[in-house]
This record gives sequence, structure tokens and C-alpha cells, in this order.
Amino acid sequence: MPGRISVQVLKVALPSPLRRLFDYLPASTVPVCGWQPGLRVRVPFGRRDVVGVIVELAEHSDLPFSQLRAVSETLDESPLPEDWLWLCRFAARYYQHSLGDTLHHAMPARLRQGHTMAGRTQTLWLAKGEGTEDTLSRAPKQAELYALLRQHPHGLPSRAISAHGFGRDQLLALEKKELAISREVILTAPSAPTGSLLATPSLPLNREQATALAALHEKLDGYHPCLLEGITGSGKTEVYLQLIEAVAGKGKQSLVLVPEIGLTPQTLARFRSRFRVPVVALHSGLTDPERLDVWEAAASGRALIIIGTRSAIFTPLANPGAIIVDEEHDGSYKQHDGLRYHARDLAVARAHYHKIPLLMGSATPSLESLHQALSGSYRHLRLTQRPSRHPPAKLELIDLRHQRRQGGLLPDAIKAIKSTLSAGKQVLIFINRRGFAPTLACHACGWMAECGQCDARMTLHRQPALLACHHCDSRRALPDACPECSSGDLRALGSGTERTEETLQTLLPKTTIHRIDRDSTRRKDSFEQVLKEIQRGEPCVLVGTQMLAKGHHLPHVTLVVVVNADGGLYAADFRALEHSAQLLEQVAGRAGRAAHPGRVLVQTLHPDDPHLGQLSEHGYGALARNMLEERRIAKLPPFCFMALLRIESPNEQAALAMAQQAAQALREWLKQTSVATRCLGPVPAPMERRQNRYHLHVMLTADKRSQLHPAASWLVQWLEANREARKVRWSIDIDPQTLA
Ligand SMILES: Nc1ncnc2c1ncn2[C@@H]1O[C@H](COP(=O)(O)OP(=O)(O)OP(=O)(O)O)[C@@H](O)[C@H]1O
Ligand SMILES: [Zn+2]
Repeated sequence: MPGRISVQVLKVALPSPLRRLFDYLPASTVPVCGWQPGLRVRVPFGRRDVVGVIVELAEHSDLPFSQLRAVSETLDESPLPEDWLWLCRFAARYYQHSLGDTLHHAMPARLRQGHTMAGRTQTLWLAKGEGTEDTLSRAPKQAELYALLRQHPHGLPSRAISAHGFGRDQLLALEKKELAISREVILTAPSAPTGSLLATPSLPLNREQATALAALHEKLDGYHPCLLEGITGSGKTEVYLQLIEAVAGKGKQSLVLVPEIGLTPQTLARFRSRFRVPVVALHSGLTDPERLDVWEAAASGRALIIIGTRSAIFTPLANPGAIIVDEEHDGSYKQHDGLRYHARDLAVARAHYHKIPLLMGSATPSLESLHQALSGSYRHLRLTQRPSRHPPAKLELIDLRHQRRQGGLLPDAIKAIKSTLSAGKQVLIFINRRGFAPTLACHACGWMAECGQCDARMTLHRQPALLACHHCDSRRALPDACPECSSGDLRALGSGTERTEETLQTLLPKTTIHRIDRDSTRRKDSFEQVLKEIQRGEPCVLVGTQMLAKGHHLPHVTLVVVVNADGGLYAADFRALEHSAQLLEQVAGRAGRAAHPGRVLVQTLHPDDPHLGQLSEHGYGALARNMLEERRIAKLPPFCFMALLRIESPNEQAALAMAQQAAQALREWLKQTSVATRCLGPVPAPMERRQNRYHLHVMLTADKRSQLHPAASWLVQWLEANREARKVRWSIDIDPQTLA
């Protein structure tokens, strides 16, 4: 084409697992802002049309230009927010994931589908001066555009101009001839409230809360990561609220992350009732257009307080002031498939990028964060008392050995439940197994119901009656007789929530029993309904899984019973103890939070276990510091860094062969380079067969993160280039949270 000096190539990230960009030629219509990274485009990809994001502009391509296809359509008038692009690039690099897939995952569904965004500002074009037929006679397209602009004396948005088939070149030509002028208009002015930010006054802080808040106030204008280690019910939320108030007072935004089960209407109501500025929430109940609205409100700076679960970390912020991560230890911050990111860790990166404070709060901090706080990398803030004055109850261990149980409950526990109810209070029974019983067994021959597709037993359910595998969700009818020996003596082994509920109904016929687990709360809102009823305060028993254990303020509960505390004590996963201790402490923290002191009974087969003993005597804080010492000695995270390669296939041999080759190749590469990373395995995953697929692990560990990433990156590239690897499924998990 005459006059064109360098043809640009657009490097576009596409929703593909491939860790590379794709080259396209620019479309003939130049977007009004010019070609820029961050613009969404629609491009032909294979036989489909897909939405991608321009990531780089280049002058050359490795492919001959004749083979490049052109962008079909530009979807944005201006690039997607810069901070969002930065975060996606960071996450893709850090987690060794495809950038296209990361961008795709991190944008609202509407944008993914190619819908346009309203944007914060709009460029309006107006006709100017008196253009005549003569001045534009040699440029008919410009003449047409000029006529169009004249028909719209209030201006035309650039999108409408493109829709009429005009391009940037024509607009700029008119502008040069002083026949057109552009004007930026702000569509949604930030709604800065006049007067007080608060709808209800904040609480007067106790000394510890005030100290914590003062420390945060000291450094509102820079990167300032803080761990707020505050026992359950110590008023961490009040500190968050007052930090948000300070940040909003400066006209800046706060992004608040909460765990998946923590974003209840109660939590939202607590934030909303405090502030006069709108609090926007990102949760699973939103429709796609609503989600896009929240995104735009945050990206434009219109929303000052944004609260959401894991994926909310990808919300763009026009005016970031602080990030808060509530219950920072919570497992739901880690995504377990696709882009395996940890929202708390991305929050750290993001706060650093924006140079803003980051407040991570928990009664049971992760050992990672605690280590950072104890070693001085994070500011360590502590709350050791409850405003209600009742300290969290000590765990009373009761011995499960040699005692008869009913519905999993020991006589002492049943006695305590009865006396709590007759005192007019509520009881919470925590049992980490849904269903009726963990399995069905034959008393004659010892047969147990096993899943045909997984190395796991099937759970017995009564409502409705069936056997279900909790790993692959396969279901089977209950057998009438033992499939091995035909005996009719089949019995439920152990207790799940349904069985405990049933037993309690018989023992306490006049008491309301609420069962709360994934089965009982499948219907939307049913959990909410039950929570509302519980808040009314009538004596009742709640039987539930960890859905009940965290975050809820249950003021009338004074007794907590843990049916079995032993799950994490002797598990293979080195994090199991940490997670199980966190859960126990959180459950225990539901007791006695208001006017009355609480009691926590913990049933265990290992009443002499030293870790359990320390938890019950001195609380999570003491145990956590002890566990950190053990990790230091064993050189486990946070004293080393890990990446886990998972390989799976329906063909056991194929999975094993690939895992061996990958490990071997990596070991050789490590020998040749000076990268200080160790490669362990392959080993079978703890549950090797799941849904008829065989799972193998190769583990990478390094003392320094700077040594881990090059090795992980090399391995990923090796796998991507390896044709054999396409026959299996593989994924890399940086900082894996479980070894499952
Ligand atoms: N300074 C205060 N004065 C009086 N009451 C307070 C104060 N701070 C918090 N509270 C009250 O104490 C209770 C517990 O506070 P909050 O829910 O904030 O604790 P938390 O540490 O966030 O709890 P969790 O253990 O669930 O994480 C709430 O009812 C709250 O209103
Ligand atoms: Zn199964």
C-alpha cells in the first residue's frame, strides 16, 4: 500500500492453553485510540472467531505476512485497564500459565463474549467551521463523515462513527483541516459523598484495635503489608471498616476479599449499613451484566468499596487505596484448576504494584503469612482480647476410645447438649462428613462399598437412600445384600451429618435440629433462611460441616461439639495438621461470642497427641509457632518453595512413562545448569485412581523462589514442546496448597 512505511503486527493473546501469542495484521479500520496493547479484538482462529487481547505491537512476525490473517473487529474504544493487564501478566508469568487463558479467566463473561464496555469517559466528535463541498471535494469519505457530524450538533461517540463505517484516519484528517474537534466527556462522575462517609457511627475501639488502626494510618500511602492476627471474635472486622473509612475519606478505593462462604448477606449488610457510599459486591449470585457493571464501577472509580471472593482480586481499580484479605488462611483463596492462583498472594503483588497498604486478617494465620510477620517482612498487628470479654473457650478433649457412641456422640457430649438446651442456649455440632455414614460394610465378610472409578469408599446417604462417591460424584443404589457373600447383615460404618441429625431427633424429639451441609443447602437461599432462624435465638441444635465453622457470628451458641478431631493429625499431607488446627480453632470460636461464655468439647481417639494438646491448652497461635519450627527443621514451606507437576491419564502406563520422562529431562537440565532446584518423583498421587484416571506427581522444591521459577518454566516449555505429552493431561501448580 503506498504511503505506508511499516506494517504493524499485532501480537494477540487468545484463550488457548498454549503459552504464546498469535500474530495478526491490523484491520483496515484503525481504532480511534490507535492500535494499543489492551484492546480486545475479534480474530479468526482456526475455523472459529475468538475474542483476544492485543498484548504487543511489533513490526515483524516470524511468519511471512502472506500467512497472517487480519483482525476482524476491534471491540474496545480504549484499552482495558492498565492495572488489570499488569496483574494478568504477572499472574500468567508467576503461575506459568497461558496469558491468553489468564486474561480470559480474569475478565467478566460479557467481555469474554465480545460485548462492548461503556467505559468511564467517552470521546465525542463534533463538526467545526464551515466545510464546503470544495474543501472536501477530493476526499469523498471525509465529506460524508463531515456531513454526518453536522447532523449531530451534540457530538457523536467514536463507536457510532466506526459503526457508520468511518475510521480514525478520516477523523484525524478532518481534525487537521480544523473541520472536526473531539471532546472527552465523563460518563459516570465518581459519586464523592458530601458530608460524612458513615451511615452509622463506627464503634469506639478498644486499646488493641486502636493500636492496630494507628499503625495502619501511619502508612496509608505506600506498600505496607500487615498481618492482623486476632483471636476469633476480637473485632478484626471493625478494624477493616475503620481502615476503609480512612481510605474512602481520601477518595480512594478499598478492595475487600472474603472467603467463599464468608460473603453472606449478613457480611454485606454489615459493610453496607456502615457506609453512605455504595458497597459493590462480586459474588456467584450476580448475572453477567451485573458483574460487568461492578467491573466498570470499580474501573471508573465510581465504586469506593468493592467486596468479593477469590476472583475479585482481578477487579480493576481506578483509584486504589487499600486491599483487605479477611481470613487470609482460607483455602478458598486458592484456585484448584486452570490458572491455579492464590488470591492472597496476588493481593500481595498487587498492593506492591499500587504502593498501597495490604491488611490480611485471621485468627488462624497461614504459616506462610505468620512466618512473614514474625520475620519482619509484614507488620505484625495483634488482637488478643474479645470486646465481649469472654475469652475463646478452651478445647476440652474427650476420649473416643472404648466408649459407646450414639450418632457419633459420646455420653458426655450428649449430657452437655441437653443441659445447654435446657439453659435456653444453642448447640453447634461440627462433623466434617456429609451423608449418613462414611461407608457401608458387610458384617459377615468385611466387604466395603467401594467406588468403581476411584481408590475410595462410597458414602452412604439416606436422604435420598443411595451410595455416592464424594470424589467423582458417581452414584449407586443401595444393595439389599452383600455383593460378595450375599449376607443381609450390611451396616453403616461411622457417622456423617445425616446420622447425627437422625440420632439427635430421636434423643431430643422436642428440639429443632438444623442440618447444614452441601446436601441440605443445595437450594438457593436455604442456608440464609436457616441462619436467620438461628439468629432469632430459640434453643436448637445445628449439625453441620465446615460451612458452619467459619466466619459466622452465632451469638446464641454456647456449646460446640467436634465429633472427630483426628482427620488432620496423622495425614500424609504436611499441611493437613495446619488446616485441621485452623478449622478446629475457627469452629471453637463460634462458641460464647456474645453475652455468655462458651464450652467446646472435642472428641478424639488421640487425647494424648501433643499437637492437639497444645491447641487445646494454648490455642492456635502457640501451635502455629511450634509447627513453624517443625517446618523449619524439615525444610518444608514456608522454608522452601514448591511446584507440583500433575500428570494424569486413563492409561496408567502412559501417565507413568510421561512422568518419568519429564522428571528425567528436568534432572538432566538441572545438572547442566546451576539452578538450585530439586526434583522428586514421580510418585503416585495420594488417591492414585480418580474417576478412572491415574494421577502422578513430580515435585520441584527449592530453597529460594528465584531458583524454583526457572526450573518450573523450563519444565513447562519442555512439556509443551513434547508431542508425547499431548497424550496425557498435565498441569503445573506453583505453591500447591495440597498434595492431592
Ligand atoms: N470496639 C468494639 N466495641 C464493642 N464491640 C465490638 C468492638 N469491636 C467489635 N465488636 C463486636 O464484637 C463482635 C465480634 O467482632 P468481629 O465480628 O469484628 O470479630 P472478628 O475478629 O472479625 O471475628 P471472626 O472470629 O469471625 O473473624 C461483633 O459483634 C462486633 O460488633
Ligand atoms: Zn469415585
